[in-house]
Amino acid sequence: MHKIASALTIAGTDPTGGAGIQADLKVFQEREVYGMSVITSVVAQNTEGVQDVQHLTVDFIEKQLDAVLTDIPPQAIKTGMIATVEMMELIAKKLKNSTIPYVIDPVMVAKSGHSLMDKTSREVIRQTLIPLATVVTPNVPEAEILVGFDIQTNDDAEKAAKLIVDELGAQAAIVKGGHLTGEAIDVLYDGNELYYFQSERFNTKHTHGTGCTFSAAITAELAKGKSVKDAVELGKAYITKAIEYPLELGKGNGPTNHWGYRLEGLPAQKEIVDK
Ligand SMILES: Nc1ncnc2c1ncn2[C@@H]1O[C@H](COP(=O)(O)OP(=O)(O)OP(=O)(O)O)[C@@H](O)[C@H]1O
Ligand SMILES: Cc1ncc(COP(=O)(O)O)c(N)n1
Repeated sequence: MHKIASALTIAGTDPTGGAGIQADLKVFQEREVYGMSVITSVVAQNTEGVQDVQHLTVDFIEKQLDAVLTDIPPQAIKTGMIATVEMMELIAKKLKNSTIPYVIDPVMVAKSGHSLMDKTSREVIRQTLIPLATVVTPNVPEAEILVGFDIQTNDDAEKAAKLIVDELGAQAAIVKGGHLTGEAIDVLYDGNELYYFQSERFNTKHTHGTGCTFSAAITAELAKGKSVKDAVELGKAYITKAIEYPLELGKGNGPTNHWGYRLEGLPAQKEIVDK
């Protein structure tokens, strides 16, 4: 029998497949974990922006969660778009006593500028979900909301990552540098050490769903038993190649390329090849 780790994404949808649940499942498949999904909100969106959103009821989200968790317990879980306080409270209740690695991508605003989380929820996520996280993956605007100060430099990103761990209670936090200038530098704090993950910044408009892709790749590696640092290293390699080799799809900000990394491999795979 073929044994495989499984991972669950709890998030909103993107019918054009670039962000949310659809992006996450593509990453899980590519990284060879069995992908499962619980939908929180159905989003009418494409590479040009968000047209409309319908939230599922908390009752129905709970039914989906129970269907998965009582049948195929995942080895790692990620949450993306969790729009309302009631949804956050439900997920907190379900994951409170869990030991399953849990990645939070605190999706607040889509790249197109459309809000994907209501204002009260931005406060509540700090108290309900962040303390349960194995790793939180905010971009700069999201990290600024979580920590309450401006982030312009790597020093600011370090301070923010530390605050999310030391004061908000996550086990680790990585503040992503996609919204800054210069090299694309992400700063990870795992409660002990700070690590920098750096890549060239590619001059491309095809960055729809980069955060979803990155956090799903980290989740897939955690499901396979990797440490947070190793999972982030592989996740960074995956997202870098997914941005470097764009697919040129859509009229707006196109999706990431989930086959990009196959052109050059990921660090761990290169090591295996070298041996
Ligand atoms: N132009 C770029 N070139 C290289 N790496 C990039 C670029 N833009 C973003 N990244 C990297 O992509 C990852 C995701 O970061 P980003 O800040 O874009 O997330 P995000 O804003 O949450 O994404 P999204 O909201 O689109 O899902 C990080 O590792 C970041 O460094
Ligand atoms: C369902 C869902 N989740 C997350 C994002 C963020 O991605 P982006 O900021 O690239 O639009 C999105 N657009 N839709």
